[in-house]
Amino acid sequence: MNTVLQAPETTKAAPTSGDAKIVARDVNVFYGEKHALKDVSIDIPERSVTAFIGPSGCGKSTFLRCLNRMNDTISIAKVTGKIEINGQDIYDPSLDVVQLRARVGMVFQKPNPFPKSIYENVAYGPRIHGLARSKADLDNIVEDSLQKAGLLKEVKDRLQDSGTGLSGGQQQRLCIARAIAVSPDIILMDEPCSALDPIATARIEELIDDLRQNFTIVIVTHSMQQAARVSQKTAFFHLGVVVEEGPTDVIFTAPRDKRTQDYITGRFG
Ligand SMILES: Nc1ncnc2c1ncn2[C@@H]1O[C@H](COP(=O)(O)OP(=O)(O)OP(=O)(O)O)[C@@H](O)[C@H]1O
Repeated sequence: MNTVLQAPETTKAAPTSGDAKIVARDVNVFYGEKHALKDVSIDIPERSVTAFIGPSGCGKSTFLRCLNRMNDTISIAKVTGKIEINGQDIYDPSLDVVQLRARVGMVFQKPNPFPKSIYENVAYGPRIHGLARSKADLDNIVEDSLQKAGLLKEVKDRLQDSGTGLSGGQQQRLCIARAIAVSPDIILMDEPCSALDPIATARIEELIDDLRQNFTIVIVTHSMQQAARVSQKTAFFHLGVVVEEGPTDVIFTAPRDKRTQDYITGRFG
């Protein structure tokens, strides 16, 4: 083993960071007896794309789900440590989880539009959160969200058609529009392109690059090329720890840890 390249077990982030939107400290997740995440500490910068990479089962999705408390829905999951968004502890018992999930939207691996019209898919969230004062207001939110998700041109003449009738890539952009419609600060994306062809993937990647002007984006991806193309910061997970994190160009060109080096050069994973 090359000891020169061997870094400590976890690379700790500094205690606070000025431009961090999300600050996580010593986050541990247990699924029953299984210790899936170990002392994860990371700062996630605002209005930028952060990518989580690493081999299958290393805890990327588990950590992503900590950021909007989706692990609360898994009865055997226990989360410890601290996660702050805009300086607010999101595990504070008084926090409204429904509001949190509106502020921290999520896009999943497989596009999952509701079996309703394109319009209703986007209008649903703003309606239940009381974000529109009138039908015209709601129409504007729907149109604006579809525009930001790069889908408006393709669907503006068929807003009443079913969302499930769109192509896979269009469905994923519809899911992004649905997330945007409730005005989140943060969008979490769990392998958003894994079910898409290369052309649809390229469109989503362009969209992610546009969206970072207005949103903080965290993306889990199996594709190192995708992480390199879309993100400004990358964290490499391995066996439940964050081995290394930093600017994406540094992680891909000059990783400090041998495990990161081995992973990005395709020696494992
Ligand atoms: N609901 C669950 N119940 C029990 N164990 C789980 C659950 N979800 C994840 N795990 C376990 O936690 C560990 C981390 O899983 P996680 O899905 O976070 O990894 P990942 O890095 O996102 O993997 P992949 O890249 O394959 O999606 C794995 O060992 C997994 O089996």
